Amino acid sequence: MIDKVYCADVKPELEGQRVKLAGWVYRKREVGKKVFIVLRDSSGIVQVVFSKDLGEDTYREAKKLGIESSVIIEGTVKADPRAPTGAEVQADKLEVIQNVDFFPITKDASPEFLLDVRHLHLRSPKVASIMKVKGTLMQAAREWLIQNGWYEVFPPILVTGAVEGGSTLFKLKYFDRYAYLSQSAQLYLEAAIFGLEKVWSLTPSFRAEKSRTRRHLTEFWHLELEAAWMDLWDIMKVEEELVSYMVQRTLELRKSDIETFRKDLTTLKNAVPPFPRISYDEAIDILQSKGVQIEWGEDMGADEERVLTEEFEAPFFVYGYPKHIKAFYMKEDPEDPRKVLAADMLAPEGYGEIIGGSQREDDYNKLVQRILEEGMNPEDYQWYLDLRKYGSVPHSGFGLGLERLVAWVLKLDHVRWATLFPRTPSRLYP
Ligand SMILES: NC(=O)C[C@H]([NH3+])C(=O)NS(=O)(=O)OC[C@H]1O[C@@H](n2cnc3c(N)ncnc32)[C@H](O)[C@@H]1O
Ligand SMILES: [Mg+2]
Repeated sequence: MIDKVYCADVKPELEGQRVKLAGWVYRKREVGKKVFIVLRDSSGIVQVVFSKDLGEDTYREAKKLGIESSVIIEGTVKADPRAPTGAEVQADKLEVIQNVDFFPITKDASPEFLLDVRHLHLRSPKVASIMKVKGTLMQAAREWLIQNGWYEVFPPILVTGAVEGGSTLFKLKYFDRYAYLSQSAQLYLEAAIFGLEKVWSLTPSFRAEKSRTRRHLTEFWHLELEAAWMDLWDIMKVEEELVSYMVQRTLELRKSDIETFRKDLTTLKNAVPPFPRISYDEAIDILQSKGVQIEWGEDMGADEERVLTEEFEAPFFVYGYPKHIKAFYMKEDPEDPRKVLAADMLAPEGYGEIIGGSQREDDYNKLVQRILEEGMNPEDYQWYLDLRKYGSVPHSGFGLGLERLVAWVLKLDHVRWATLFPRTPSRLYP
């Protein structure tokens, strides 16, 4: 590994010190007998100046550099308030690893083109910031989960049944039969709680969703928790504590990256327990009072949720959905058989659902009945039904879409920007 310093470490207080940098040419301009390079590495940028009087050959080499050329540079730090970061490096040594004559990404590149060359776009400082924030959100999640006694488990991705409806399954050949790509690890986490009680997993989940919205991917990263002995209200408290910790910790560690995308941090700072809670009934009343055409019993889509989020300045819960619009595994509300003990967490500012969760049906016969009601075959879920035969317990869980959380935290206009290589109905390459 090259013994180098990072661009972000070149600060005015290093004035006069000799440094070695390795990175890529991010910007370049020539002024008089000087070449100004903005060098980029994983930490950020720094200005590097090549002047004739510090070496004719080096100056001539620098003049030939193209955008995204990979270089190793040595020179002396000089504090300069005119430099983008308040200091620059006056270079006297340049090793060109690979000169780039033409880099295909230009300032006016369209979103679709940037996705076509996603493998090259990943290197941009803004995309790097998104990935750092995403990684820090998960670092925070892990911190909280470990501190609070949750066990990480590693569920299968090749499965034999639907969790969230058969219409969004990806089917694939599996030797002499068929398998599906997992829509959610939930059912396997439910099996794990009988030994570990509180479990979590981060897995890719797959949905053959044809809906081309700004919040749907066909492959997304899914943070899921499942806990024995917890009811819906317990798991909602877990959700708000976890999300609050993730957001506040990421604000603490990645504030400058977040501020690259949003100046107003109010809603993020508001993400502290208790999050507001409204019932589905109240949500319908609010939407109808705002002129939205929606009747009790109908599902809320992205548009309805967007309107609903206008009422809040923090993430909030909607609980108590009608049974017929929710999944087979959700426990019927003992106080109202039309409803299930389910709650979604919605992010403000129009982002809507980031978490889907519920208390699970823990009665064997009722679960069989729900499976039949949904037109599914109980034989396909025999192993899952066994969990209700051998020491069944009340239990609850939820799934958080990581890209959706990132999209809200950074106010992205589409979840596709929150993942390394987005997968949508029309995009499978690169
Ligand atoms: N363990 C559980 O209880 C999870 C449960 N089986 C489940 O999958 N619920 S969910 O379908 O609402 O999906 C959970 C979250 O997963 C995200 N999600 C769900 N579908 C998508 C798509 N297509 N793209 C991106 N993100 C998605 C979104 O934030 C949802 O709130
Ligand atoms: Mg959902």
